[in-house]
Amino acid sequence: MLDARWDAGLFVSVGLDPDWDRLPASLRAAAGAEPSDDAKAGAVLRFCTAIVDATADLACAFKPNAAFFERFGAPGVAALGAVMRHIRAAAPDVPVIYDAKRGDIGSTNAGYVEDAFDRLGADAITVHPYLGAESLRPFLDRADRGTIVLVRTSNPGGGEFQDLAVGGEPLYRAVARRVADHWNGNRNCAVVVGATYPAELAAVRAIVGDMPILIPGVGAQGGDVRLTVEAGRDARGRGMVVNASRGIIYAGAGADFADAARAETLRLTGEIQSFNR
Ligand SMILES: O=C(O)c1cc(=O)[nH]c(=O)n1[C@@H]1O[C@H](COP(=O)(O)O)[C@@H](O)[C@H]1O
Repeated sequence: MLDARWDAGLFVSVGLDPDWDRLPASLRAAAGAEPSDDAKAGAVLRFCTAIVDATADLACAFKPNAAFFERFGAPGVAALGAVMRHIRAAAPDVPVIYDAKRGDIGSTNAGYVEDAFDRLGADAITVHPYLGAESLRPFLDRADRGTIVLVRTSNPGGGEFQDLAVGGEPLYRAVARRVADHWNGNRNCAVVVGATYPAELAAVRAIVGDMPILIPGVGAQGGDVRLTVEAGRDARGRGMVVNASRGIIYAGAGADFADAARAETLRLTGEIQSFNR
């Protein structure tokens, strides 16, 4: 699925991180003066479906983040399922990355796999590498779905462990090497590197070859788009899934929020294309 998006020059992952406090006033008002979790989840669903409809032809991927739905309990989880089904119906060619950052012992991961791939129908999921490949088998063995491994995260404190020297190189590089050399037997792995660390992104690209890299951190976190593209593209100018969440979904605060999200997705896509020559 990603190859077709890259063929079309599309590199932007539209991050669905719907924060109740930042939803357009019109949607919040419709949920009532003291909205229940049910009403909030309903507004979040309307918000996300409008964003999906407005960006379906431009998105390289959609990336709903579990936290923004689970905070509303059962209604939020139901809204997440409805968002996933809506993406499938409205944008069947756009891969869905379920950003849940899972990772536990193997038997527990089997439950996460069932939830993410079979119940929610996600095409890929983000996972932690900390418990090792043996624990991640339930994900890695699903050759029909993607496993996206955190390698060098975008947050300011990400280096606390990820930069520690391990066998003569930083841990994040050792993780990237393990994923590329040992975990990718089914050719279904990708890695995450933050746009806020372009030098590390270049180092990871050199290790993983043409493996897809999910690159969050442009927009609200301040990652530089030119440096991201120069460091993140593969030898053929592909391989990048550049995520922006707040920068796209809150591009407009009014009733025209979906049009604003589309305009920002288009603008970011053009910016990436302009540096990818
Ligand atoms: O796995 C991720 O997607 C992720 C990894 C990382 O290192 N940094 C990071 O910001 N993310 C996610 O990417 C999104 C970034 O959102 P914005 O900063 O609003 O664009 C959030 O959903 C984060 O949870």
